[in-house]
Amino acid sequence: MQFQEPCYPSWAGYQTRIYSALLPPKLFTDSSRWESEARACMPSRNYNYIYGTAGQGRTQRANLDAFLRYRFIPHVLSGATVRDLSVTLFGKKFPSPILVGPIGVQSIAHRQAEVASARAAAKLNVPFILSTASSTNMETVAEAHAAASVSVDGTEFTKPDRWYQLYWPKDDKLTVSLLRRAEISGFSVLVVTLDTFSLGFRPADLDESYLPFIWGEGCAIGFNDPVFNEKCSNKLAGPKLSIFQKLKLLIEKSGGSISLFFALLWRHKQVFKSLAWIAEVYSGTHKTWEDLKLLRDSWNGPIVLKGIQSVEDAHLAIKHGMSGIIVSNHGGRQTDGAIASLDALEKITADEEVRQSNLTIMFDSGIRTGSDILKALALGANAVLIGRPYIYGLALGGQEGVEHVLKCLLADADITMANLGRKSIAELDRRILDLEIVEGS
Ligand SMILES: Cc1cc2nc3c(=O)[nH]c(=O)nc-3n(C[C@H](O)[C@H](O)[C@H](O)COP(=O)(O)O)c2cc1C
Repeated sequence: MQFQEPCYPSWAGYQTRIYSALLPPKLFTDSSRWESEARACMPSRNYNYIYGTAGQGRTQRANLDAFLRYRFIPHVLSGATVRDLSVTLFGKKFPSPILVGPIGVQSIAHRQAEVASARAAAKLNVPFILSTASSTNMETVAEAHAAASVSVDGTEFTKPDRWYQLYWPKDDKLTVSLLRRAEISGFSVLVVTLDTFSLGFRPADLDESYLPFIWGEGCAIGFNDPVFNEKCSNKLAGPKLSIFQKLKLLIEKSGGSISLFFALLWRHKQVFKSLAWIAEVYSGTHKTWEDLKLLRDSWNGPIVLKGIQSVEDAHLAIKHGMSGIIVSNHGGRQTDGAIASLDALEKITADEEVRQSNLTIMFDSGIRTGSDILKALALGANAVLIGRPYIYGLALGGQEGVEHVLKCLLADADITMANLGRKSIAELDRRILDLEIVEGS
């Protein structure tokens, strides 16, 4: 049997390489296996934090089920031997339509955390979005990303791009400080997450009383911020407690466990600093549309709002001069009972005012396969963010694991395009979807 690799970048070539190795790959190629394997390889509370959802997981299930309601209508004899999966976002051309989504606290999946996933993204020239809740300092990730080797060549493509995702602090000075650092570190697009001012009610974490941030995990960007550190040292931030109040709090927190009491006592400085950081970025203080002015005044590049789920909010994003939106419900981690993100996408992209605008529309929440990527693009997304699957890859194999997941998703998407008879992303539209399929089919 002879395998032929079509012209580069051929994402389908990953399938060819796996078959021609004549040995099973180190990691599975089925995304549901990534989840189960990752579960087996990490402490249960870490896995629960990643897999977990708000409430009873209804929105998370709706996210996944929504993809089943759309089915493709393949076309034949269209000569789709070579496919072009490239997209252009904010004037830059990328070889594929995916982004590595912002996911915090990656140290609970792998010790190399964001450095590993940033390198993997750079290698495949997939834009990398760094979370404010990163376990690794922003400047370290930027350095690793900039120095990573790139395996996708092609002069038409931009250099690997990194974007910064903001959890919007209460304090404006701190916000400006984070944006300044991101700009200096070469992050080109600002993604502002708007659905997490109040952390969702997440039983899997609550039942273990586990929030990684309390232990300083996912606080690296804050702990290295000069404005935040000054606030802490001036005791302007965080709980203002006397030594007795602190001891009382530690006794309460340790719930009668002597070992936990001493663990808390040992790390109490960090715990109180963590609480101060939590009070800034998951403050329960919800901003308004008018507050976007601060971000517009403090950021030179495109601004993208993440967490948009309604046509009305898409209109407001346009009105407030935003460059893009990410239709996302945070993977069902915030509002249980909310509509599936794919259904929100369908409504937003069908709207006439949105269609007439220059708004760049990206999508996440529920992408698990190559065909999921194509369905979201056919419904009008310009690109999609990969979430949990790459974190499972990270847990299983560090940078190599993330690369494997991204390559599998892209090979699957490329091959599915071929079998649908489509040669470029521009040829994906609602006509390749059977929109008549109804619930329960
Ligand atoms: C463990 C975990 C941490 C996350 N952290 C962040 C974050 O720091 N910032 C953010 O905007 N979204 C965060 N998200 C949401 C993702 O960016 C994305 O919206 C979500 O994972 C998409 O759902 P899916 O993974 O089911 O596809 C997180 C998601 C998970 C699973």
